[in-house]
Amino acid sequence: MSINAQSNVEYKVINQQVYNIQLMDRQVETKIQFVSENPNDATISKYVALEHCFSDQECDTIETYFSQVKAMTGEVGGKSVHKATRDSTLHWLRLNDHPDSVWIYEKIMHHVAQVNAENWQFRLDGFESSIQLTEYEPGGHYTWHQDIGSRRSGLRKLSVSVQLSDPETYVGGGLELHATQKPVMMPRSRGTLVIFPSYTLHRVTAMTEGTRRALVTWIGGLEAYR
Ligand SMILES: O=C(O)CCC(=O)C(=O)O
Ligand SMILES: [Fe+2]
Repeated sequence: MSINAQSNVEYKVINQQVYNIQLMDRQVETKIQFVSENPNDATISKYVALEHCFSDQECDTIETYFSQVKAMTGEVGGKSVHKATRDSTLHWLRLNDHPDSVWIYEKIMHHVAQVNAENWQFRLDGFESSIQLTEYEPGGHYTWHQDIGSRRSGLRKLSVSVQLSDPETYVGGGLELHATQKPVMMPRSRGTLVIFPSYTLHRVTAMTEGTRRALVTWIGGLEAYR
């Protein structure tokens, strides 16, 4: 399946002027141009949440991997654990080790390709890493952050989170996105797939009771962000 979408958003240059600008060591000629408003702007979302995207049975199946895959304590920026920033346990669901999990990768890519084509038209090449299964216990959280960092995480363009736990079984542990003026809590219902650009500030609020399980992954591109 091709996941590259051709942008259907067209902007026009409506005002262009040439300026001479003096820099420290030289004079440069630069063009400053303004682009038109585009009616399609209204359709660009900050995030997309698809409730009931994964069925209860599919969530049950994904949850069985938590006991099959070795757990690590959540890392940040691929490095040492900083519990004040992130306190969760993670399991990398690698396709090589679990080829029967390919349907999860396919299902995620199917929805990401569709949602990307409808909203952002980012140039995507594939998964930036394996799927990550994350578990938060009381006290667990992940403070405000962006998913783009240096090295390979700089290739991330879209972040994906799937709510695996029944919302009745835990308290706290909400995924919040700060994409507009105010943080917005994502739907908590089991099987919800949330997709957002990886530059979006987000967090997981502190857990106070129970266990929250989520599936997290990133779709990226080999080229710069566009
Ligand atoms: O648990 C989640 O839903 C999101 C976790 C997260 O933000 C991350 O792993 O980068
Ligand atoms: Fe994140």
